[in-house]
Amino acid sequence: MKRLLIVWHSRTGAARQMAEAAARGAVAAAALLEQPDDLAVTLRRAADTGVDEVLASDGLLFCAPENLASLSGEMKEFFDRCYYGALDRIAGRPYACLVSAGSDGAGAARQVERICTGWRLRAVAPALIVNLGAQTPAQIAAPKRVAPAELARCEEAGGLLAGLLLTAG
Ligand SMILES: Cc1cc2nc3c(=O)[nH]c(=O)nc-3n(C[C@H](O)[C@H](O)[C@H](O)COP(=O)(O)O)c2cc1C
Repeated sequence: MKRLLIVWHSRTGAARQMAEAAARGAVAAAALLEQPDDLAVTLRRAADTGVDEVLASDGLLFCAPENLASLSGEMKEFFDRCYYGALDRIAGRPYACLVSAGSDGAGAARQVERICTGWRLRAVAPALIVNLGAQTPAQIAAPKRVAPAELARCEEAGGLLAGLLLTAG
């Protein structure tokens, strides 16, 4: 049994939809590979995720918004809480990163990449950034709806991770 842990934070819904899409994609990939029972996908909010779950995973997907040019606070707090407990214990595991953003997202993606480099995780693809076009205070505060085409890309990211886990032996 391979375990894919999807850690997410979302304030207005975009990253949550993206994380759920990634989970769907992972489950679909396992079905396509005719190994539906060989993959356990766990979707866990960052605030509820502990280092034990990180250690127990075979692959990881991180999904969160960019806030003030960096990772959202809740997601960063997850990394702060788990970083040293997992250091040197998860090297080589595959990961993917999804970022929801108003108009940029690069700062948050870079931050996740640096943290995962420290953990010596292996990126399965470049970070996927979904821009929602929110820039005014009202747009920022509004509930978000991620377009189907963007959700399909998130599903692909989850599917890629699942495929790698299930074919890695
Ligand atoms: C306090 C705050 C700061 C933000 N800063 C940025 C930013 O630096 N760059 C950016 O592209 N979007 C920024 N945004 C926009 C969010 O990333 C965007 O609304 C995203 O869709 C939120 O994701 P969520 O719906 O998963 O919470 C900011 C939003 C908030 C609330």
